[in-house]
Amino acid sequence: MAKANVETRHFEAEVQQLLKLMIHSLYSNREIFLRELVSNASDACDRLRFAALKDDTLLEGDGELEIRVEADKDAGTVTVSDNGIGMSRQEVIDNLGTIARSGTRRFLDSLSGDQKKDAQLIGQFGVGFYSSFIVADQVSVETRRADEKAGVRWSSDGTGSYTLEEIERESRGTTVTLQLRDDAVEFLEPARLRHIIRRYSDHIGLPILMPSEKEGSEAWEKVNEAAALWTRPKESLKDEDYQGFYQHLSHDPEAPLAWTHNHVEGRQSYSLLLYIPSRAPFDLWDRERRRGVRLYVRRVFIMDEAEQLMPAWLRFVRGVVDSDDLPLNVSREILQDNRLVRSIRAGAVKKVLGLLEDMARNRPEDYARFWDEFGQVIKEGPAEDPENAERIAGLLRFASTRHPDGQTVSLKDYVDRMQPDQKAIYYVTADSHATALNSPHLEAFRKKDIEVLLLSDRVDEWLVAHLPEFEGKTLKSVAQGDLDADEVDDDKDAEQQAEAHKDLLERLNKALDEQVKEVRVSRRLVDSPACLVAEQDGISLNLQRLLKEAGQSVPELRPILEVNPDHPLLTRLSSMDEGETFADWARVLFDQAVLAEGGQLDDPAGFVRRLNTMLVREANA
Ligand SMILES: Nc1ncnc2c1ncn2[C@@H]1O[C@H](COP(=O)(O)OP(=O)(O)OP(=O)(O)O)[C@@H](O)[C@H]1O
Repeated sequence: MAKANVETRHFEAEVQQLLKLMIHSLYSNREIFLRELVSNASDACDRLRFAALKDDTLLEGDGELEIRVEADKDAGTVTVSDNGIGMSRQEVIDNLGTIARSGTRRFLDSLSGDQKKDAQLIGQFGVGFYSSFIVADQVSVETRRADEKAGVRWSSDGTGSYTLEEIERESRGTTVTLQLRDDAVEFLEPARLRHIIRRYSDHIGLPILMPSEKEGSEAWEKVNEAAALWTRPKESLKDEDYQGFYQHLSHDPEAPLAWTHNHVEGRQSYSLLLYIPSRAPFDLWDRERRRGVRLYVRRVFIMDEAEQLMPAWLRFVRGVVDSDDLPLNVSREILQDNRLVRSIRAGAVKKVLGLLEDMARNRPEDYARFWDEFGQVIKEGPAEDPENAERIAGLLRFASTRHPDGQTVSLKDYVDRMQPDQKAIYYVTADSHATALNSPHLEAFRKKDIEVLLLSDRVDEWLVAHLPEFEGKTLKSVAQGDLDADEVDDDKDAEQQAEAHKDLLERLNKALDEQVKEVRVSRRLVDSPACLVAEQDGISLNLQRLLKEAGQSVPELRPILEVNPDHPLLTRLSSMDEGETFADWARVLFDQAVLAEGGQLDDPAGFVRRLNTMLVREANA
């Protein structure tokens, strides 16, 4: 090769940062470099196999995809090669000179600057190709893309720049050669390499070959199991196998919380291996982001992020679906509306439901962790998946007046604790936990020792709108419509009170005509002077606020103001003549009720002015 061909380029700044960090941090877990290289080789083979479905000339007559690992003691090198898709010159520049991969970016973002801690982090993340420099002081990559003639050699000592040159390369695919550092010669031992491959890469579905150990033999031997992990019988797999595969799949540094592995036979056959991660991704809220599940057809990788295989309310589930029945040339468009896909998805959802139910029953601590991470997404379920609403409802957890700290109460717990004559499951919605917990609407319920669920997640309004009942018990807001006999303060007879305070109510109705639909005597209040109530069939005040915030137009629904005539403020009001002072007090009463709901005042300055006038008058009295 003419040296004139050699081009020197600089790494992106972050790559330099990363490389420096890796080279200077020694740590116990550096053997992961091999896992990373084998994982890349396996991905490259998967991609070739997929591309060859459309154009089998890409295989160039060599369809036996495999990975070879070899140590050369004399040269001090370890080589990992594959006959996968390979890389073009531009791809080499893009992939091996920048930080393309989101996992590595996240890793960099999480660096603390403390070398010891950061070194541990690298071990957990595994930072892909660049981890070669943990054990090597010179790395070369020779590669030829399956549909190109010329090959490329990339070469670097990991200190800021790399060189590129065109090469002739007969075989398609990629060869990575590591010139080991003096302190990493242990990786020249074939036994050590075999051990690492079995430990981290046994689940890879391709053969990983190493030169035979037999004296004088030229043959290559398969080192790993080489059957895609999900195709293997459950009995033959250990937790470590599942965890290793999860890492390969997700690059999540944490072990998964749970998994379910099934081979389904019947009208159609497929395998499922689905994982619940331990931690929510940062973009969990994005309903479009379903990176979840990989689709294979008869062991051939078809696509990542097959969003049709999981509903949005399970978008955090990761894993593999391998169908025996879908066509190999299946596209995203076909997946959109395919009977087989619908039935696989239904089956997958049932398996995940079963997994979560089992975790809730038998591993309550893990379930609590799961709920903290993913509960809000599960709450989208009943609306989205009416067919499974009852089972999803069983998985829900809420805070309640009895257990206000954290979301731990299931609907089943609630129902089991209901008062003998209690008919409904009561809840209050608010935009914060404190607002819910201190809502005046709870007063009568507290007095009668009726538990109320405290709902303050944004999704809760959406949830209760689609969950009318659980085990035959209606879910009912404490802040909407009239209350039933079992819910009210028995000491109060509303009709009698309404009659007794007719005059006051009339005057309040007149004073607050613009603000409220009606002023009436409350049976909910014990200590507070007033509260707002929405109509039974209308939308709740909290939801009205949420919709407004989201920029949606909401019909102007005026609330009902309920007052507690026994409260001293009301007593005082009833003895007051109509006039400016009465109007101010009435308005303050209303504004307070809005505030207690967590609402926004239309005219906050007016509220302050009126309140101050009242206070000054009191002070001077
Ligand atoms: N053996 C290979 N054959 C073909 N392309 C490769 C090979 N090794 C690496 N690459 C390319 O280089 C890119 C960067 O590799 P790196 O290991 O740094 O991250 P990654 O494998 O992309 O991470 P992830 O596994 O999260 O996708 C890969 O995405 C791939 O496009």
